[in-house]
Amino acid sequence: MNIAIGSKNKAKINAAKLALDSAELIHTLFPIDAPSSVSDMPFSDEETMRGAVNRAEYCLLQADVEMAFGLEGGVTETPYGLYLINYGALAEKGKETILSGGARIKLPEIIASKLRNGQVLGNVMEEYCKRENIRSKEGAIGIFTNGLIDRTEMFTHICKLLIGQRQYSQDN
Ligand SMILES: O=P(O)(O)OP(=O)(O)OP(=O)(O)OC[C@H]1O[C@@H](n2cnc3c(O)ncnc32)[C@H](O)[C@@H]1O
Ligand SMILES: [Mg+2]
Repeated sequence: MNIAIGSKNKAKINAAKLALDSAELIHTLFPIDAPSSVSDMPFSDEETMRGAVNRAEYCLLQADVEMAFGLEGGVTETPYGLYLINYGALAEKGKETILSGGARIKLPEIIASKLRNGQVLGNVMEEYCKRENIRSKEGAIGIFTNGLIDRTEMFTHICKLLIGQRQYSQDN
């Protein structure tokens, strides 16, 4: 099965691969630079969800694939602080797009205040860790969970939620 993933980010590509392998879905995965058509730093559940759906549906229109994943990170304000949030969408020809959320953690105030001032998390994390490309590696979630859950594992979980729901709806 030809499947697209709407990103060239290694953490996202690896996540889709791992989830498809664990579901024993034989596939060729095509990474596509799909626009999220939302802001660089989505600031609500709704905007982050829209980013995930837009990426997945863009891939279906642009590439000769049967289905496509869109994965999107963002943040949202809560009464308990600014939370890192993540969503994934699975679009398939002739079917309703499936959308699921993943793990969420509170960001430290030193990070949150920079985001409220308009910086994007990718840059803030590079500055904070004094290392490049955190977002393609362990991600903010990996840093702040001491490496126990990295960005790939977090997005793998979301991709499994999507594939599992697709299988359920096929069988029922
Ligand atoms: O190439 P793409 O697919 O766009 O991957 P990305 O790393 O930019 O990821 P998103 O666009 O989904 O994330 C939206 C913003 O949040 C940042 N971000 C989200 N999760 C992050 C994480 O775990 N670590 C570092 N930055 C993160 C990211 O840099 C963007 O500015
Ligand atoms: Mg991005």
